Amino acid sequence: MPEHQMTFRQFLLNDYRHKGIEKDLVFLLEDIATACRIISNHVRSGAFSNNLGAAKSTNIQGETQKQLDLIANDEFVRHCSNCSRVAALVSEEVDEVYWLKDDPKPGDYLVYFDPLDGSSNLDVNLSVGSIFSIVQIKTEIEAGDADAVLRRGMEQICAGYAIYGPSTALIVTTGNGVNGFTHQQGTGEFRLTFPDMTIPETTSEFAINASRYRLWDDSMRKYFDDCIAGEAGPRGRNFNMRWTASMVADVHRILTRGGLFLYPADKGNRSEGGKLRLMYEANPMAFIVEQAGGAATDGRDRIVEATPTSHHQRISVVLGSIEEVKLLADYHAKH
Ligand SMILES: O=P(O)(O)OC[C@H]1O[C@](O)(COP(=O)(O)O)[C@@H](O)[C@@H]1O
Ligand SMILES: [Mg+2]
Ligand SMILES: [Mg+2]
Repeated sequence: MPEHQMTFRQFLLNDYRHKGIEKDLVFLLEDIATACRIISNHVRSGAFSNNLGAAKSTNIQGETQKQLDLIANDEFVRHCSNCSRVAALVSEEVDEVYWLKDDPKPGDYLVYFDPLDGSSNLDVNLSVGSIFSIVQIKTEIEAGDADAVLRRGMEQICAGYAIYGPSTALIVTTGNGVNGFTHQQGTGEFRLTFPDMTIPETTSEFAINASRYRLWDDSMRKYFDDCIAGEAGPRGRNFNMRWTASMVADVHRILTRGGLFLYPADKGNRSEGGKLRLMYEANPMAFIVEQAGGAATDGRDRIVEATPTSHHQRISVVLGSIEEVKLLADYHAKH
């Protein structure tokens, strides 16, 4: 990897000088990068360090937690706590909001994160990731007031994910487009390898857990049927399907070559609002996808416009190449 490829720190300092991001955000993002580097090592040495397998606890979602879910959660808490302007943390793996400051101030940060995404892939050595989102407090809030962290996605000032796949990469937006950095073995640096990532407007590839077909709405089934009908069907072209069971891995593929990712609310999960969580999965991915020229909706409306009612709430997710997201909304409207 050419040494001239900018490091994450150099890139952020450039954003600080020329795009007005705050110096404390630069430091916080560096701390998050450190947490992801450490989590990457834990994931890669899973089998040797006995980190694989389930922990003896469940989270508020009722999911049995993996040991690495907890280890990753602790790394995020430890590194985000370094920043004196982080007022509170919201984690998939912890029921309550973590208040780090007794007197949060306007200008302080709220950090939302899914410490380990795609946990079901851990024991089978497939790609997993971490997702994070940062919001800046604008008004006076009370420490301990859980409603104070219920911010809409459009208030995010930064979002990103790390993917722990064949290589480890960190993809970030601070509202100035999307850039990707690959972890360089040896130096431990994240170096700019995917500048200005952009999602193609059209695609012939989608990702959905098709085993839930029987549970989908008619419009969702119609969309799926028309795609897999291929050239002879109403879409007039063949479609390819992928499903990695890790939102991070599916979204990273879409940022790299286009596509559509879907996890619709269905008869099996509608009572909970869907499968994926708004604050630390859907919102950060929606911000990243929109910044890369794609679209992200709940099937109809922009995810970042959703008004949250709880910090672990779930939402229907449709994101990726803009033409396909629009078309799916038409299917919903028509069928
Ligand atoms: O098990 P399914 O239905 O394929 O769902 C997979 C989806 O669930 C998730 O694993 C949920 O995330 P967590 O692993 O963080 O709980 C997503 O990453 C993925 O898109
Ligand atoms: Mg997740
Ligand atoms: Mg998770």
